Amino acid sequence: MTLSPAPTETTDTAAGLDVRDVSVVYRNGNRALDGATFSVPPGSITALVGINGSGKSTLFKALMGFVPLAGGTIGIMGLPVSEALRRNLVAYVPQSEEIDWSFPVLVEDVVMMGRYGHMNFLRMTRAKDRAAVDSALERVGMAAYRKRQIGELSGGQKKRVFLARALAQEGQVILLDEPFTGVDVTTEKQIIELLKALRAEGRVMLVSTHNLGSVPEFCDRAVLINRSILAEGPTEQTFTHSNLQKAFGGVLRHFVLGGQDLHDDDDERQVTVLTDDERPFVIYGEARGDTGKAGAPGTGGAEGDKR
Ligand SMILES: Nc1ncnc2c1ncn2[C@@H]1O[C@H](COP(=O)(O)OP(=O)(O)OP(=O)(O)O)[C@@H](O)[C@H]1O
Repeated sequence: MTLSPAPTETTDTAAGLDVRDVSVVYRNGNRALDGATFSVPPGSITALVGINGSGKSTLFKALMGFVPLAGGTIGIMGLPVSEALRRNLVAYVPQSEEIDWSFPVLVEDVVMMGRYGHMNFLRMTRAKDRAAVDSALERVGMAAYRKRQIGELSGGQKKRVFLARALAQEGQVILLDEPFTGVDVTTEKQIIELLKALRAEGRVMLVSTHNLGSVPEFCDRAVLINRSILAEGPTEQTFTHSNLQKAFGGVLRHFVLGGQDLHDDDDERQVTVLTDDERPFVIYGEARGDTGKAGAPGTGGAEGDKR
């Protein structure tokens, strides 16, 4: 694991996350991030949205100090990445595919891993660590499963255990890489409620998701990415039809209902459904033929079924 080089880091205190002009180039020469700039204030949830390969995971890796920056600066709660990591400020909930589920480990041990940064090098658990694990498992509703092997759980239960690990860590910045993939609607709602509670506690959350329909429901802000940042800011200003078209191009499934398909009368308004294969984003009330203009704030009202 390579840490971000110190000279490119910043001590800006203005934002929870402050990413400025960040570029990441992999060893094979692939420039996965190119001059990415955005900020995320404390007490907010920001969606990170983009097509496969647009650099979302790379951005998380940069925030976790796993890849060096080819340029730019990252500030986390006003600290350079290395210092924020040393202080255990950043918790990461990885994509399921990144985890070896055959590794024999109990649920409670996974959550205890969140406490490692608070322990000394002998990793002696104290009452405080056990209490943090108990409370985190309770909070995600997984206390009854604590003695189960992690590999025996369902996809949604595994996600909740990794969320519990982030809670036990007491991270102030929580990075969630596609937390809704493979989870049912009930678990999705539980996760969203938990994220809202964490927001109320003043934490900073960055959530990568292909679940477009849920973004306006719980994210205050959105960052649309395709190697560089296409749009960033409050959801109602950034999560618009034209910006989504920009971010996804022809990749996004796009349905427009209007005319006799939707109305019995001569109502001109249309319903536009944009989907990246997970829960769709629904835009009401765009006039016919007006697809290029920023849409009304999405309601996320369509209860799209899980895959
Ligand atoms: N270790 C690596 N070495 C070289 N290139 C890589 C490496 N990891 C990722 N890439 C490339 O960098 C680009 C961004 O990948 P990244 O995994 O960040 O995308 P993503 O937005 O997270 O995609 P997804 O939605 O599929 O998870 C892609 O072109 C990918 O092929």
